[in-house]
Amino acid sequence: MAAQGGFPLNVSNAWSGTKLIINDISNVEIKKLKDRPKSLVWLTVVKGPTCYEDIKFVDGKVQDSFRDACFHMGFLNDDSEYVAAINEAKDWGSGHFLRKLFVTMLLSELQLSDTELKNLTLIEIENMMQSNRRSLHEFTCMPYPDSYVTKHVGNRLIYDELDYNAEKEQKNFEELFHALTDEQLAIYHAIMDAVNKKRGGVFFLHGYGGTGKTFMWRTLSSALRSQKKIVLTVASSGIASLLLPGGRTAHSKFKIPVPTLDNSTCNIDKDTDHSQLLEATDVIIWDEAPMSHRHCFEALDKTLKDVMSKKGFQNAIFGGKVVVFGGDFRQILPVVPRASRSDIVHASISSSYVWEYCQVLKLTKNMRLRHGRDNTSSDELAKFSKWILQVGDGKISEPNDGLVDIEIPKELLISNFEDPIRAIVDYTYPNLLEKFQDVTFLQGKAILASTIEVVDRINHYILDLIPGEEKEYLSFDSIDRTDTTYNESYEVLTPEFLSKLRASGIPNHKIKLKVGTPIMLMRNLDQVDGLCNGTRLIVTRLANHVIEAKIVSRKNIGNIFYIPRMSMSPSDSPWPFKLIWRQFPIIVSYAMTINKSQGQSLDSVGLYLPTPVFSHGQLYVAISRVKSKSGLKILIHDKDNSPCSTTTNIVYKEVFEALG
Ligand SMILES: Nc1ncnc2c1ncn2[C@@H]1O[C@H](COP(=O)(O)OP(=O)(O)OP(=O)(O)O)[C@@H](O)[C@H]1O
Repeated sequence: MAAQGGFPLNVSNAWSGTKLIINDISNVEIKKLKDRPKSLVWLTVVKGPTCYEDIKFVDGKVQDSFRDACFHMGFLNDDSEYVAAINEAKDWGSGHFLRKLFVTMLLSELQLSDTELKNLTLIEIENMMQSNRRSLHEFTCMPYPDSYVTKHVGNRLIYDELDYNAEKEQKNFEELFHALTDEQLAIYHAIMDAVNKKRGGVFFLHGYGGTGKTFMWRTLSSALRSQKKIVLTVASSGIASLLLPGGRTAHSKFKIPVPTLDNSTCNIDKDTDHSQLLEATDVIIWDEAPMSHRHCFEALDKTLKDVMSKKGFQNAIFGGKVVVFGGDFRQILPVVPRASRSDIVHASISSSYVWEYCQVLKLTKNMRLRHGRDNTSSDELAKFSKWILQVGDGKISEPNDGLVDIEIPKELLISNFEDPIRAIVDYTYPNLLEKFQDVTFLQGKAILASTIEVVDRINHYILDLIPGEEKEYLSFDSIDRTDTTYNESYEVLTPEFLSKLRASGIPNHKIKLKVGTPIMLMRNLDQVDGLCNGTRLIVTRLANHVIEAKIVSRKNIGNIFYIPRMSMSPSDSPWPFKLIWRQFPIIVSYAMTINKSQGQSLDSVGLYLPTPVFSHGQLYVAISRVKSKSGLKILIHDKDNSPCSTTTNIVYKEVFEALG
């Protein structure tokens, strides 16, 4: 606080998963304004080189500097918008990113000492961070609120996991339990027996999409939560975690380091809030496990053994906990850059030592088709679903060991076209020029392709086609040479060169957008609010330093969010130096790569394959995004744009051997 000389909060690396948008904040100061008795708290935020906010609260109202900041950042164009924004700012419930920075406690009527004020402010910041599993403890330069843990919430992480209404959970459980099929019931009992015996157990629940895995997770978690037991529900991807009750990504929940190596452990020290949570946990549910590298499961195993060693479980697999994995081995396996077939298979959970302890449970009945309200006849749906599974199992054009050409059913093909891109766009987005801003029209559609180059071509084509002012955002690039020795050749690393580099997992140097463009987030910004890697949104407004967009997938549909720029670098750099991008963490998603579509549920997919798939499970994932046959069309052509009816399918059958 200014009265005490101030305390700069250096939180420049605290981005991921926090409610405070603090990635680029180089300095946060909380000051008491001495001369104005009723104006107690200012939060001054300095963000990066190009934008800043100076947000002032006086008597609980946002004052003029906020107005100036809004204009400066391009949020607002005129005074009427300002008035509307102020009215909106009174609604603290929604997710305006500026509002999340308003660490104010409307203290105007309270008589507090500087120390009390400082402590209350710190508690407020800590609360925000804890709701996203972060803490001020992570920043050594930061003060910590006095008596925060004991006086306020105990171990917040444990508290949150027990903060379920047991009666409500019991009611949920009863409804779900009575609906279980025989197959599901047997699985439920197998897992609950292990929980009740308290001797641990590792399970793998294998089932293709629609067989009821999520239904099982819901039944198990409500059973356990109604008994006040702790169940941690995680998924390998952000988008899948949104379907789990209380779900998070495994990386954030278990603090798994990136990249995860052979000898990695979770970033959880003994006798911390996190380790106490793991100790108190009864069951861990981990969905989409085949997508994660085996090193992630091994890191969790080592950490749980360490945490549970004081109870004598240092040699028990996963420290003697009940762990239930789930997923489908037909889908895309862990992505290992520049890897061979054996590298990829070797990275899978089934190649890990933890697999030896896994009891495989199988769901085989498609519950989605039984319960679907689709108009397509059930016979046709069953036939379509069987074909998808045969592609996934590699049972078409056998023997299919690895790579094989398969014939696509005629009725799924688009074969009458002159310009293939135009044809796939016309099929997937019919009457686009009339409906290009219609959110319901856009939200369930996507064109899928195997490579980033093809995806970029389609996205540019559509952006050029639709009317409206286009805004171009360029990234700031820089090179981090701290880990490399100087080399003369680095002098050729000009900005022009850097801006042409492409890497998966980071956005393009140049992003072009129009209002109405569908985009996909590439980072987990706020899992509580449903802003995950994979969340789809539609651009509603383009300002100079921020993009306003509306969520259209999964959780919090319709909510508006502001997406800021952030610093990113590829976790596995293909170059001998580390590149850092400062760019919006998004990609345009009229078209997207098949890998990005994993976990998405879509109504209409145009699969465009001028270049075939190149890895296990990609064709299966692409054709299984839709729930009905009428939602899928495939366009394949050769180098001369002549239509083809065959394409490559890749299935590494050795991964299925683990299932017995
Ligand atoms: N026993 C059941 N009784 C009634 N409905 C069920 C049952 N099991 C599953 N369902 C319903 O079937 C549909 C598919 O189930 P669910 O989403 O759990 O499958 P999934 O295996 O998780 O699929 P995906 O991997 O595609 O997410 C859902 O609508 C679910 O509510």
